[in-house]
Amino acid sequence: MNIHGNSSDRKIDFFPLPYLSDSAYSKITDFDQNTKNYSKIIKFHKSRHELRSSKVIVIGGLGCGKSSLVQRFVNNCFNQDYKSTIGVDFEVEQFLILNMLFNLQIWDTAGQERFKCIASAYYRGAQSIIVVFDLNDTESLYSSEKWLLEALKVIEYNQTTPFIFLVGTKKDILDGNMDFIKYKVHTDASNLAARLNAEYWPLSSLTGENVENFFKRVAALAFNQSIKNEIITSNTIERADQKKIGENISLCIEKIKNPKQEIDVFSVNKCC
Ligand SMILES: Nc1nc2c(ncn2[C@@H]2O[C@H](COP(=O)(O)OP(=O)(O)OP(=O)(O)O)[C@@H](O)[C@H]2O)c(=O)[nH]1
Repeated sequence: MNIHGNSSDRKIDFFPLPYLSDSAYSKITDFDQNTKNYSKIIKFHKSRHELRSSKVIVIGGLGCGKSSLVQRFVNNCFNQDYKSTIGVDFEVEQFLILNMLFNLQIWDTAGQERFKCIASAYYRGAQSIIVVFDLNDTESLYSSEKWLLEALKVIEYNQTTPFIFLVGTKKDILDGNMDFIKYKVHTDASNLAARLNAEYWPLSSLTGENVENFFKRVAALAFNQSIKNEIITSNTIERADQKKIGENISLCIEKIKNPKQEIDVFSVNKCC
């Protein structure tokens, strides 16, 4: 397994903004205050070395540009030749977010029907879903909904629902069209994104337009949510521990109150 990314290139100190301000998560434009506080405290804590990671799946129809998108981001390259993905490909990209290392596991799945079964086995546990379509192929936009619904059926998520991104590729080709065509495509896509509760991103893997910003936003949203979950879990454990200590103390007090029980100082200290 290769871990890509020079964490200084992938350093995120400020929250990357959405492409459109009316998208599903457009309200999230900064890290939670708790996340910021946590990142400051964690510097002095042993858990700063913990490897935090998040799973992202990239789904969508045949040849719509999934692998090209991942390769542009991970290796900063673009291949004009089409080589269909067989099953799934897997990449790990490392970020430094608020001075904490954070890995994005990117699962690039096959668009071919015959591999659907294999690919969907890897959907489980994804925190983010990237649904890819070709901006120049209306059919691929409308099949995005089907891809998403199938993935949501398979994913088993525990604490929070996954972040969903509707990504239109090959923007370089669309940009060569008349304005009214571009307007229609972007309007249709952003309407569908709104209906699917997704964030819309048009981009080009050929030119690289919007690719870096898009993945940084995916990483920042996943990181923010992961830290929020971590805080909730650690608070729950702490409360449970405090409850246990509290129960022991009241047990001791009960024993002391009960004159029939002989309790020496040592046993009181031990159970408390
Ligand atoms: N002009 C242009 N071509 C692109 C872009 N993205 C992908 N392509 C081309 O589209 C074709 C298919 O791209 P892939 O990335 O292999 O598509 P895919 O979705 O991974 O395909 P499957 O694995 O078969 O599902 C290739 O020939 C790419 O070079 C883009 O942004 N602009």
